[in-house]
Amino acid sequence: MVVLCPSLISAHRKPDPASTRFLVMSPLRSSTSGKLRLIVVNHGVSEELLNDTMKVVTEFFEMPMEEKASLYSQDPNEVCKLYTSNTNYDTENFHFWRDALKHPCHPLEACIQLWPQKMTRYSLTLGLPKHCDPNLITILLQGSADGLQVFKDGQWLGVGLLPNALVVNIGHQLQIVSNNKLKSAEHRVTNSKVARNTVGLFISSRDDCIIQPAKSLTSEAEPPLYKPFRYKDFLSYYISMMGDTESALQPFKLPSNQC
Ligand SMILES: O=C(O)CCC(=O)C(=O)O
Ligand SMILES: [Fe+2]
Repeated sequence: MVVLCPSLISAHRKPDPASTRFLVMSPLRSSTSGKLRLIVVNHGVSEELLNDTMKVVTEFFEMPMEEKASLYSQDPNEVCKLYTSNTNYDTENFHFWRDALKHPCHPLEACIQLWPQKMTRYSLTLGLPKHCDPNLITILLQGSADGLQVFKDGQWLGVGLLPNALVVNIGHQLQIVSNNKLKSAEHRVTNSKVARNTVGLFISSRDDCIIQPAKSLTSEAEPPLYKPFRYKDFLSYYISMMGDTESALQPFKLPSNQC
């Protein structure tokens, strides 16, 4: 267990020793590979807000199919959409048992206009193949059904459910910016017998941002391992690679990093 400096997680609040935040890291941390999966408890987000968030999401997926149909799209460029399986439905070899609602959050005033307004009833999620997230950091609020697993030391480990905890995933973008000091976490969701809901906050740069290893993290001894590239170019390639973690990064690596 590692204490997370309050100023890192909540820059706008005064540090309060009584509410020191903890990152529960073991047993999901590998000191050799640099891969981390963080589970944040005592994060300062109220239990009421977490419960309300999960309730709204559950209500959305419980709506009748006809109500949700207007939001359905498999267009990779659609920003606010309901989709099934992965983002490559037409070309993927297998379909996964999963419905996903994706919507942007920033800037809030503009994005909120795109969000679905109507909530009532209908079910299911489940089943996501192994992948790393392409973005910077993903914060997951898991519902009451287990299933999320992380690949560590050659085996899949269940992340488990901790009440009111948030799971924090490192994505490819952070691996690149940290020049491989942090590694994106390979994860998947196994099938389960019950409907399963997760709320994911995918934090990433804007599409037109140039992504490259941070200058402060490179030196002559530790040269950059990735070329500078536009995030949207990486994202299109990532989508076309259908979750193949290593291949997705390959064209963006510099020659010294080809292994
Ligand atoms: O359902 C989950 O817990 C994880 C979802 C996930 O990994 C993703 O959407 O990228
Ligand atoms: Fe993911």
